[in-house]
Amino acid sequence: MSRPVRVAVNGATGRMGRLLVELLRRDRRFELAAALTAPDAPEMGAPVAPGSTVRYSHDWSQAGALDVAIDFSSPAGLAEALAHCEARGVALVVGTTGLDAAMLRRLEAAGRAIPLLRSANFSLGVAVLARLLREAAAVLRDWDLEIVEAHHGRKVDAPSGTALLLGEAAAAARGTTLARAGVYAREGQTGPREPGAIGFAVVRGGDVVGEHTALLLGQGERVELGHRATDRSIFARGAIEAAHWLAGKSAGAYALDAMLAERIAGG
Ligand SMILES: NC(=O)C1=CN([C@@H]2O[C@H](COP(=O)(O)OP(=O)(O)OC[C@H]3O[C@@H](n4cnc5c(N)ncnc54)[C@H](OP(=O)(O)O)[C@@H]3O)[C@@H](O)[C@H]2O)C=CC1
Ligand SMILES: O=C(O)C1=N[C@H](C(=O)O)C[C@H](O)C1
Repeated sequence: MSRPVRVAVNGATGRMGRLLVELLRRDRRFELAAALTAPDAPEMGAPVAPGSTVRYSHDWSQAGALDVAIDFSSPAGLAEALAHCEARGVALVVGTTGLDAAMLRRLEAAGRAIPLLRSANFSLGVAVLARLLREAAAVLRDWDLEIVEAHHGRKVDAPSGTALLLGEAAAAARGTTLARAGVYAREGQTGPREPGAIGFAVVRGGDVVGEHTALLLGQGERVELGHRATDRSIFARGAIEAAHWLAGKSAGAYALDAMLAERIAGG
């Protein structure tokens, strides 16, 4: 695209949204066209930065012509972003997690009508971790697998989208699914561990940005594969690269891995 990519941020007053707005305003490849918030956001109507003509709004109809939208909001916020993008043929990058099966099906369908890229984690490190875990889970097929994640105390969904992404990757490598193998809670007289189970454990507190460890537990040995995010701008930068890559593509459900593979190949 020879002109700047016109982009909207949904969830613009949130932790991720604020970072995205700040980074996009400084990025000459983009023109920040709209900053969408929750309907009752106190910032409503205020400029996104002193002197900016872009104001926080909940009105998608005022967003103007867009090339791409980036959503880091809530499941309800995503539903609104998706409706707008489908109606106007706008590409959509989805970072929001905690999505139910119905929304995942909606996104799958939307990926046939608009360019859509969803990832529960836009960091390069987690993309590599998922690849390593796929290999380890397949080779160490009979070892017990547990995924432990930790996040700040304000996170509202659990397990994290990343933990589920890692679990799905490992399950697929073992020829199963999380629907069959996932164990999300243990309490009381649980009985022994189910062979083949993929267990999840969740820590919440403080200002933890995001930590994920996959434990492959064998007899007499173990493998630990982990990732620790210390700055959430890594997610924002990854989502911005994805938005730039996605804008102008034909309709389809794209994976972050495909973008990374293309970049590695020099595309
Ligand atoms: N894929 C990735 O790499 C990453 C994903 N995430 C995910 O992104 C999402 C946002 O995270 P984070 O920024 O930390 O959360 P925040 O709660 O800080 O931000 C979410 C923002 O969305 C707003 N919002 C809620 N409903 C709507 C709506 N209907 N329309 C527009 N905006 C709305 C919220 O407003 P209000 O507070 O008023 O409800 C809030 O300002 C989470 O699901 C998180 O798990 C986070 C980091 C990385
Ligand atoms: O809510 C967060 O903060 C994060 N959410 C994502 C998730 O659910 O995996 C990604 C990252 O870990 C931060």
